[in-house]
This record gives sequence, C-alpha cells and structure tokens, in this order.
Amino acid sequence: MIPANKIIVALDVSDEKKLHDLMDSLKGHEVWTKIGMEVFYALGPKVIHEAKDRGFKVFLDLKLHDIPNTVGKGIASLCKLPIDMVNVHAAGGSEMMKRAAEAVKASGHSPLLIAVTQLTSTTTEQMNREQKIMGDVKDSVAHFAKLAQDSGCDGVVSSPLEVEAIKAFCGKRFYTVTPGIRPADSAANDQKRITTPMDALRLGTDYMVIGRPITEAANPREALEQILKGQ
Ligand SMILES: O=c1ccn([C@@H]2O[C@H](COP(=O)(O)O)[C@@H](O)[C@H]2O)c(=O)[nH]1
Repeated sequence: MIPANKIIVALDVSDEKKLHDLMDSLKGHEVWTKIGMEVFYALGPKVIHEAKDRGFKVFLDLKLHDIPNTVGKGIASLCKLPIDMVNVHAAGGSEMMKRAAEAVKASGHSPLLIAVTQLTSTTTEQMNREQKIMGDVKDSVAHFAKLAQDSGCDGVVSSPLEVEAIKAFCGKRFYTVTPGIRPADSAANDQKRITTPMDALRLGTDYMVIGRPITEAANPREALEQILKGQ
C-alpha cells in the first residue's frame, strides 16, 4: 500500500473542463496536485484556488531559472498564491537559490522550496555529451542536492533512483520529490530514469510525482487506486 499523501498528481492539461473533471475524479483521496507549466500558462493562477477549494495541497512546478534578482522577486510573487511547494532549477546557482529561499521566508506562509537537480528525462550519456558534466548522473544529482541544501532549499526533485544517495549526502529530513514513476504496465514516454511506485517507496522517496499513468488513463480514479494498492 502506498500512502495517498505521498502522491503528487501532475495535472498536465490545458483544457479547463478536463482539468475540473480530473480534479473531481481524485476528490476524497489525500493526494497532492501539481500545477505545471501547461495548465498554469493556459488557465492562470485561478487553477491553484480551484485545487485548494477541492481540498488538495498544491505543488506549483514552474522551475524558475534566471538571474538571482528575477528569481527572488518571481518567487515572492508566487508565494502570494496559496501554494504548499514551489521550485527552482539548482543549475541557476547558489546565489539564485538563496534569493529564492529568502523570498519564501519573507512571504510568511512558507511553502516548501524545492530545487530540480537533473531532469528525469536526462540520461548519464546525454548529460556528459550535452551539458559537459562528466561522470554518472547520480553524482551530479547528489552535487546539486548539497548545493540546494546549503543554499536554503528544503529538498530536491530527482529520480527515485537517486534518493538513497541524496539522503546519505544531505540527511533523511531533506525532502526528495520524485517524478519518473511508472507502474509496470505503463509506457515510459519521455522519462528515462524511472521506477515503479512500490520501488520508489522502498527507495525512501518522500513524494512521488505521477502524471500520464493517471491523467491519460481511461479512468483516472481507478488508475490512482491501483497505484495506491501497490499494483
Ligand atoms: O525532473 C523532472 C522534473 C519535473 N517533472 C514533471 O513531473 C511530471 C511527470 O509527469 P509524467 O506524465 O508522470 O511523466 C511532469 O509534469 C513533469 O513536468 C519531471 O517529469 N521530471
């Protein structure tokens, strides 16, 4: 069994009716919802209120990555919304993450500040070739996790495959938020560093982010309930 409050459902749609139907289909389960670029850019900040009104915690996943001043002020604006988690890209650097952390603190309601390490769609080979970061992707993730922790973030986004390394490096209380979750019978799509929900749980993830295996299922509620049962 997987505790519902460890699951963050990625509401990656741009159609308003589809969004409402999805949120309604999840009602009654203690899952979080994730508002990402697709839905936020299409429908705007009201979607956060709509998720909160239905009783869901909200992870606003806009992955800010810009100069420190812009990110600090951007995070300050986002913290006026009733969000429970927000994020930046660790590759933006320590000064940028520190400004984001200061903005969260100053906001008074303190959503968790999470930094993206290496996207779960990135392989070691791609990272070596395109980013010119040598070595294994796990080492880069652990490096960015420590940088994020030292800069005042509460946790990181990584694949479940890196959770043990992050916890060893940053301590058990540093949060891990892990997309790249695929039930055994689901397509990987563009995700590269993946595990099943049960393996993510065994590896010690704090929150697992699941999108298409639920949102593109014929019956999203049933798909969620299968995952909760550990199937
Ligand atoms: O490294 C990352 C960071 C964020 N994501 C986001 O998570 C969901 C995953 O959706 P699936 O449909 O389950 O693949 C999506 O919103 C991404 O933007 C990520 O996948 N990897």
